[in-house]
Amino acid sequence: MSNSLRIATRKSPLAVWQAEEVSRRLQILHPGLDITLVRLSTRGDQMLDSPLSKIGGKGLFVKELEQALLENEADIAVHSMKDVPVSFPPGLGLSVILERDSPFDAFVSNRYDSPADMPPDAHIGSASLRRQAQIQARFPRFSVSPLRGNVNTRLAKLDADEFDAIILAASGLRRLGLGARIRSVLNADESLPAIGQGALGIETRLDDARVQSLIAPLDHAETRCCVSAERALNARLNGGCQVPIAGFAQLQGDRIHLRGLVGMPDGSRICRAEADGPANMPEALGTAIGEALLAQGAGDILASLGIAPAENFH
Ligand SMILES: NCc1[nH]cc(CCC(=O)O)c1CC(=O)O
Repeated sequence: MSNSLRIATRKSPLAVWQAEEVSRRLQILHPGLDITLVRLSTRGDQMLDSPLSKIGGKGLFVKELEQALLENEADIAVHSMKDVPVSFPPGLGLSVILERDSPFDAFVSNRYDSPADMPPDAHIGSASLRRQAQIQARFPRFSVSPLRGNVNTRLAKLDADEFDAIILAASGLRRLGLGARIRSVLNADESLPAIGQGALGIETRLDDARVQSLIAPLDHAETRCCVSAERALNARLNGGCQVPIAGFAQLQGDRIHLRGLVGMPDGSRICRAEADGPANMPEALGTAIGEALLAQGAGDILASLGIAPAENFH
């Protein structure tokens, strides 16, 4: 056991690619390490027919992986940071955040180059309330229908002409070798990304010193700083991956710049806030942007969707 490492992952092709990427990087650092993948099915994978926003509950894509860590059936779990709730079961935590790939959303279509290129009554596929709110705010006459499933399933539905276009994470498409399907990358003004989008995280048992030292070199301080600010914003708003909240931080020298957004899924209301702060205090900035969004009425939007903002403790 002492020279082996078991990586828990979801079974989807993207999740497996991400776990294998962590495995590849660890194998370079530790050539003698015996690495195996433990492939698990999560509730979020099983309930593919229900809209994510209706299934409810946080951690839909991570709970089963955390269970495997707690039961010592795996040593680390690789997650898309976008899917990781802000808190962890006792004894577990996020030990490593890898360098981020593109955080942006991608516009994918067989007919059009960009949203602005489409007819006013175009039909978009997306299950993300965050993507839906932003595209509807810019193009109120588009219709948006839910689209779930793994990346290949979603592309197959586009190719079967169920939609004029779909919106997916650029990082996920590129990891699967599907970057050529991207017709345009939506910038932060067009579609502010999800908290943590494009970054991978590694969850562990915090008392496992052997594993901590094996994976520590994969941590990327700049990405950790940005994702910490974004996650603090999410914590203040009590959000999860199923709610229309966006957050995107960038480092500029010793400053961090954070943009946040909360919108009604139909695009009828959008709250935006942005500010910068010292890079060594990302959580304070995230909380402040959360407060600024609440001051603009983000709490009413979230309450109308059945989400209560977190208590303010300061
Ligand atoms: N909720 C599914 C999910 N979780 C993470 C990614 C993309 C990869 C990433 O954010 O690193 C995706 C697919 C998508 O949004 O198109």
